[in-house]
Amino acid sequence: MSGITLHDIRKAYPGGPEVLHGVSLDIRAGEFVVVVGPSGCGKSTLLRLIAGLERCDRGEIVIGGRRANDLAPQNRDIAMIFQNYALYPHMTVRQNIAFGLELRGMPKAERNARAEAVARTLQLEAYLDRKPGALSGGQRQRVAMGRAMARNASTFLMDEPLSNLDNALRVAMRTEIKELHRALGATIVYVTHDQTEALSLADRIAVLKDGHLLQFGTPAEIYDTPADMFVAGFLGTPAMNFLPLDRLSPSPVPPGRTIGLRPEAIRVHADEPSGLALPAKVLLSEMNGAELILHCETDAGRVTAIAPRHEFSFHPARVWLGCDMSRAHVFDSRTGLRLEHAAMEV
Ligand SMILES: Nc1ncnc2c1ncn2[C@@H]1O[C@H](COP(=O)(O)OP(=O)(O)OP(=O)(O)O)[C@@H](O)[C@H]1O
Repeated sequence: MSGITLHDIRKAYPGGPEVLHGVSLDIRAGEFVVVVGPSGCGKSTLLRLIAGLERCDRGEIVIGGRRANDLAPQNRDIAMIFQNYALYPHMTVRQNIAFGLELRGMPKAERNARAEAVARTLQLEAYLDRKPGALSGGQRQRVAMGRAMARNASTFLMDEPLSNLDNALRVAMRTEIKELHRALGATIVYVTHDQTEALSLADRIAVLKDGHLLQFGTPAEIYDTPADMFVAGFLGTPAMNFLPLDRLSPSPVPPGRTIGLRPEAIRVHADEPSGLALPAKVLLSEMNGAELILHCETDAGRVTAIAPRHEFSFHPARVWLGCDMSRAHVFDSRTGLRLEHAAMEV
C-alpha cells in the first residue's frame, strides 16, 4: 500500500493551454479517493500523471514516499483500469487476467493459479475459457479489474470504469468495487463525472473544475459544507436550490447573499405554515417511488422540493414551501464562496 502526494501540479498539453493549474492532493495509503468534476476539467489528465502516462510541467508527484516524477509507469506499482477495459479480444479471460504476469516472467503454472484465484474472488470462474466478445459489459469490467488485481499492485487507478454499463449493473458493480477495496486494502483513485458514484464510493472526494481543485473532503463534508456554489450544486440530487432571498421584500437575509437550500430542507405544505414560507406554483411533479419531486415557481425563482407522496392524494398545483433556515447554506452572491457560521434561524 502506498499513499500518493501531488504537490502544485501543473500541466499543459503540447501547444495547448494549461489544463491543471496547480493541483495539490494528499491521498493516504489504502484510501479510496474519487476525483469528480464536469467533462474537460482535467480528471483523466490527473490520473494519467499519477500513472506516469503523462509528465507534469511543474510540481511533484510522490508515490509511497518516493518522488515519482521521473519513474516509468511500470516502476510505479500502479494498475490502471480504463473506461474501455482494454482487454485483448483474442485472449481468453484466463489469459487476459494473467497477461501482466507473463510479461514479468512468472512461470505458466503459477500464472494460471493466480488468475484462477483472482477469478474466484470476482466470480468469474465459469468464464475463464471465454473470450471478451462472449461476456457481458459487467463481466468484462470484472476481467479488467482481475488483471489489475493479479498484478498485486498497491494502487489502482480507475478512469470511469462503470460508464459503459447499464444502470442496474452500474449500481451492482459499485457495491462490488467498494467490497473489493475493503478486501484488498489498496489505494484507489477513481475518476468519474457522476456525483452519485462519488458520494457512494469515496472515502474522500476531490472536486475538480477547470483544472482547479475546489474541495477535498469526505462525502459528508462535501455534502454538508460545500466550499462554494459550484460544489454545492454539483453534488446531490435533486440539486441544491439557490434562492436570492435578498430580492424579497421584506428580505429575510442581508443583501449580497445567496441562500442554498437542499430539497430536503424544504417542506411542502398545502396551506400557509408558520415561519418562512414561499407561495409556489407547481410547474411539474415527478413521481419518484415513495416521493414526489415538485418543480415550482416562486417569487425567489425556481425551487425543487421533495414531498412524501402519501401526503398528497393528487398532484398539487399550488403549495407553500416552508424553508428550514437552520439548514440553509449561505454563499457570497458575487464570489460564490460559502460564508461560514452564517446559517440563520428565521
Ligand atoms: N492528449 C491531449 N492533447 C491535447 N489536449 C488534451 C489531451 N487530452 C486532454 N486534453 C485537453 O485537456 C483538458 C482536460 O481533459 P481531461 O481528459 O483530463 O478531462 P476530463 O475531466 O477527464 O474530461 P472527461 O470527463 O470528458 O473525460 C480538456 O480541455 C482536453 O481537451
